Amino acid sequence: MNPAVSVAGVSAAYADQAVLEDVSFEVKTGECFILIGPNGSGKTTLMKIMAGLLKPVSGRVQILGRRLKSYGRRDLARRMAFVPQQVPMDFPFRVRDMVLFGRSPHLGTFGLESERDHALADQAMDFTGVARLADRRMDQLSGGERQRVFIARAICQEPELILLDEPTAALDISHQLRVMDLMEKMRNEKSITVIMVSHDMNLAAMYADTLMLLHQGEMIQWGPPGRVLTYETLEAAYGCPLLVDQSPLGPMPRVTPVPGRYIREDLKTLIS
Ligand SMILES: Nc1ncnc2c1ncn2[C@@H]1O[C@H](COP(=O)(O)OP(=O)(O)OP(=O)(O)O)[C@@H](O)[C@H]1O
Repeated sequence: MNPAVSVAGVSAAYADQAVLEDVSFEVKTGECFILIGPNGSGKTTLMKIMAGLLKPVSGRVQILGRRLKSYGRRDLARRMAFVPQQVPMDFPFRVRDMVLFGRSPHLGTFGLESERDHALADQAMDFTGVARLADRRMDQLSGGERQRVFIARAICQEPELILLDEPTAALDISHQLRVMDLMEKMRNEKSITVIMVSHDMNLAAMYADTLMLLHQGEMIQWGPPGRVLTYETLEAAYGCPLLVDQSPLGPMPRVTPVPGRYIREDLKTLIS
């Protein structure tokens, strides 16, 4: 089976500042692939390249078996949805209409939504817990509510591949779990491939099939969570003390940041 995404030798720069250096990886169809890394390591840049919003300086990107370059906008939107990190604030639209926009790449010439389109929008709003906000205006929502509406819109798009840049950053813990469980369900039931960026290593450890760690524009480790979330790798990337042990929930790593007051600087050991 073709990989859902194949990135080969991608480098990127803003003006003359290099931000990604020869990055290569593949994402299998139906897997949950989570990108982690310190601030400024190039995660959003890589997501924008995969979403076709930014051109790499060099390298090749294939999406669902085709060169990314060969897709038209609408064509790509039928197969891939992208939820950006910063969702726009100033939309005067109502929540229901915003979610329905997810159907636009699938609509015919006159752009009329069918009953099925409305049913999909209702379902997506239910899934993300925004159904009660359906008639509210987007600019009257909280940050987390707005983020959930954008996730609902992406689900409503019925993509084969969904890219989410820090989808849980503004969400409370219950909605974080709900969004991650939903992505897992979409993957299990519909073989949808999920690629996301997260700063939450514990959520990533619990949900990812594959993790990729970026550091200063380079991939320094990738693979199952147990291979990437090791003390040595994380310390090299983040440069701060972290404890890594096993999650009480199962055979996946648990990462605990260690406040300075627990460290004896002279001995470089933990005070327990
Ligand atoms: N539009 C831009 N113009 C110039 N430099 C940019 C632009 N966007 C990002 N950068 C720079 O590129 C580098 C990578 O940024 P990017 O947003 O990809 O990082 P990130 O890993 O997603 O960070 P974060 O975890 O903070 O969201 C950073 O040094 C950033 O300052």
